[in-house]
Amino acid sequence: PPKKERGNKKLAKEMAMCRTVLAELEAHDEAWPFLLPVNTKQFPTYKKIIKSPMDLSTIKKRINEGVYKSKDEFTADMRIIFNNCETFNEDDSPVGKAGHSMRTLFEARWLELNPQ
Ligand SMILES: Cc1ncccc1N[C@@H](C)c1cnc2ccsc2c1
Repeated sequence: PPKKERGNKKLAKEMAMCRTVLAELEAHDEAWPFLLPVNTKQFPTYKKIIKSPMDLSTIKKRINEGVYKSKDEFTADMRIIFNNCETFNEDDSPVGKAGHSMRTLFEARWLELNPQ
């Protein structure tokens, strides 16, 4: 089949995998801090400190709207969530701890589905 068709099939498979991992993270007990964009009325300094806000609902929207051109763009947005969390939250805070465990869960699951 033509290159473009092959590429679209490859991307569709990659996005299906991204959807699977996203759904698993969303279902996790410690996902609550990351499900929706941080409310900047509740956390007024957040906008100033965090230059690229990201959350699981935004990633889901981007998958469904066809924004990602590769699985690497998906993983880059996922890692922004966890890096933002480390920037803003103390490691021993509830949100900080949730960020570390969710990052560990994500990276382990991603490796399972993407053996290097
Ligand atoms: C991931 C993150 N980073 C920095 C600030 C907030 C958040 N998450 C929000 C949902 C959040 C996190 N924690 C609480 C505690 C009471 S409301 C609320 C909302």
